[in-house]
Amino acid sequence: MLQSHPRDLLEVENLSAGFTIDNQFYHAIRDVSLKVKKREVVGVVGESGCGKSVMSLSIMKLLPKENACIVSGEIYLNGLDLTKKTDKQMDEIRGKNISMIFQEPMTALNPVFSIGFQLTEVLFNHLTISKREANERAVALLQQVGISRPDKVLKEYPHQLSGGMRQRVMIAMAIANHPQLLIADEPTTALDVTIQAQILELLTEIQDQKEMAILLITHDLGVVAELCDYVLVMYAGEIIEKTDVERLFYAPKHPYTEALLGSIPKLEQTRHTLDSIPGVVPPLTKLSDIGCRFADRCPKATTDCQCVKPELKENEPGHDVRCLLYDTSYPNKTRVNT
Ligand SMILES: Nc1ncnc2c1ncn2[C@@H]1O[C@H](COP(=O)(O)OP(=O)(O)OP(=O)(O)O)[C@@H](O)[C@H]1O
Repeated sequence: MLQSHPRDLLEVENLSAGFTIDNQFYHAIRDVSLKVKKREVVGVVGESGCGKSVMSLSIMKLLPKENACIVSGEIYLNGLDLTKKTDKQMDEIRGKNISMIFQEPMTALNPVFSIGFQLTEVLFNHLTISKREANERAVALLQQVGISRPDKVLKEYPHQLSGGMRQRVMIAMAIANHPQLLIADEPTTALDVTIQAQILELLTEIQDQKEMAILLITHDLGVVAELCDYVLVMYAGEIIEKTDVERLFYAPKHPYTEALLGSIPKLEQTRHTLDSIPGVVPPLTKLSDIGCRFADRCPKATTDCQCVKPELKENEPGHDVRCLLYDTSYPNKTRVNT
């Protein structure tokens, strides 16, 4: 009899998803595979438009129904394939087993309800508890996320709070039912630098206390270096490199990763953005399956890179890269971009 192998907390296998635009379907992510182990922090980096949010919304099964869908692949959370779950089953799973926080909490919080109402709703969704107990838990949750006057904040509305406070509330809502996995999509991008540092510290503390895993989507390589155990680099809807954080920073392989690392500002600058690589990620209506998607911007591109699609291959144990430069099937390399 075939034995199924024990799965990691999250296993995504060959996930492809995209959008219908003007009656034509376009892939926004293609063949994305990743694993997140219990208590691990996995970072996903890449420039704007490379598919990070589409990937996380696909995992949560929150892609907009009117024009988006998952076309293929599997998403196993604790061995259960989420792609086979109904909307009702997903409502049970979201918040309880897997939660998400977003870049701009104002879009996730409902402006017409008080913080107390929204936080206790999250508890009622998964627990049978009295109103009084829910209130007590809400107070404790706000304290856990560093809100010093929880009783006052529970009575307030989202617009009355600062950006940092709103993100703390979102984190409280996300951890209310003790999920094993938190997807944090650019959780600090909308905040100023000092508040960013506080929120990241809070996330680290909570991750440690709750023994929770985090899939952290970010533009910020400084955040990756500080928080992550393992990193996936995405470009134009595909994973182009994946490895542990030390190897990514000290021995990157893909020219795109090298360029990202090269774009980190030095000492005097505090923000690390990824905007100094010439050119942009192509829009999904222009993504080609001929050749490497980074070839046009790649300083090391060869003639093969223009016409042969590279596969994501293990280059050394624990280090996968999607680049013909590391593919021994293509030994004759003539540079085209010099
Ligand atoms: N609702 C939508 N309809 C059509 N195309 C979309 C939609 N949402 C995203 N896209 C496209 O899908 C591609 C991937 O977008 P995605 O938001 O996942 O990128 P990202 O890496 O998260 O970028 P950012 O860092 O700016 O959030 C982009 O080309 C984007 O324009």
